[in-house]
Amino acid sequence: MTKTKTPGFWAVIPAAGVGRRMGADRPKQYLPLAGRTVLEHTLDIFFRHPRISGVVLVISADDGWFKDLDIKANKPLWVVDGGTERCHSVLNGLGVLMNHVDSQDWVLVHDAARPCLSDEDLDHLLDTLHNDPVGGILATPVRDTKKRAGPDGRIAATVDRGAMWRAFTPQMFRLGALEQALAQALAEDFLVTDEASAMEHAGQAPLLVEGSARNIKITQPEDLSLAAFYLSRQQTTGH
Ligand SMILES: Nc1ccn([C@@H]2O[C@H](COP(=O)(O)OP(=O)(O)OP(=O)(O)O)[C@@H](O)[C@H]2O)c(=O)n1
Ligand SMILES: C[C@](O)(CO)[C@H](O)COP(=O)(O)O
Repeated sequence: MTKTKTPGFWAVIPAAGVGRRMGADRPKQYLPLAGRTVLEHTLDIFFRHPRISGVVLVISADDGWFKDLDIKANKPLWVVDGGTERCHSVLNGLGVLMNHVDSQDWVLVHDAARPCLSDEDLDHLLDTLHNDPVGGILATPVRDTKKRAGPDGRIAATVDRGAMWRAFTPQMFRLGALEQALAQALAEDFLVTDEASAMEHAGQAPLLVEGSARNIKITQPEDLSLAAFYLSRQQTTGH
């Protein structure tokens, strides 16, 4: 009886952004956070997790910061050039994986700017999706009432929040299916802001996997102190 290969789980970390909204003296993934840089915290999540087979890091072609990091990769690490938008960077990362691993393996795309992802949420995502026919994303239900703004800056409408969720990362799909869906979306100039949008565009319905709201994306200066709090809490309580 032929032994079926257990699919691997590979991380793609888009880290080629400039951090315009942060307005710092360097790209936000290289800002100091809890004794390291944002990117080092994020990479460590996947380096230390035993179920992650390897990592593809996507950095800007003119990145001058990565070489100075203290990176100890204990599993395969590929470093590739990013692109104009996040979706282009992700596709570049998927392209490298397609040359090295089985297209039926799982890929987890996770923003470098999300260093507070917990091991508990990562395990929950892997456990929930490893046999799923489509894949899915970490997300959390919207808690606040949502308002649509009019051109005058006034409330144009209140949006029903009943079924609204906030998409996080990792976003986890079969490598071949995601690469094909993302390439097709970009070929149609459909510049998606997350991987699930490309899968939806291809007619799939990814699963929403509830995760902790601590999985913030560091975007503006105020996010750094919140991230530092979450990371310090994780070190003392383990979650
Ligand atoms: N061309 C790009 C743009 C973004 N990213 C990455 O995608 C993640 C989420 O993007 P975002 O938070 O928008 O980061 P930036 O694009 O750097 O932020 P800004 O929009 O404020 O410039 C980040 O880890 C960022 O480094 C990327 O790899 N390639
Ligand atoms: C992928 C993402 O983090 C899910 O919420 C988000 O879409 C990234 O958007 P950004 O504008 O590239 O930060």
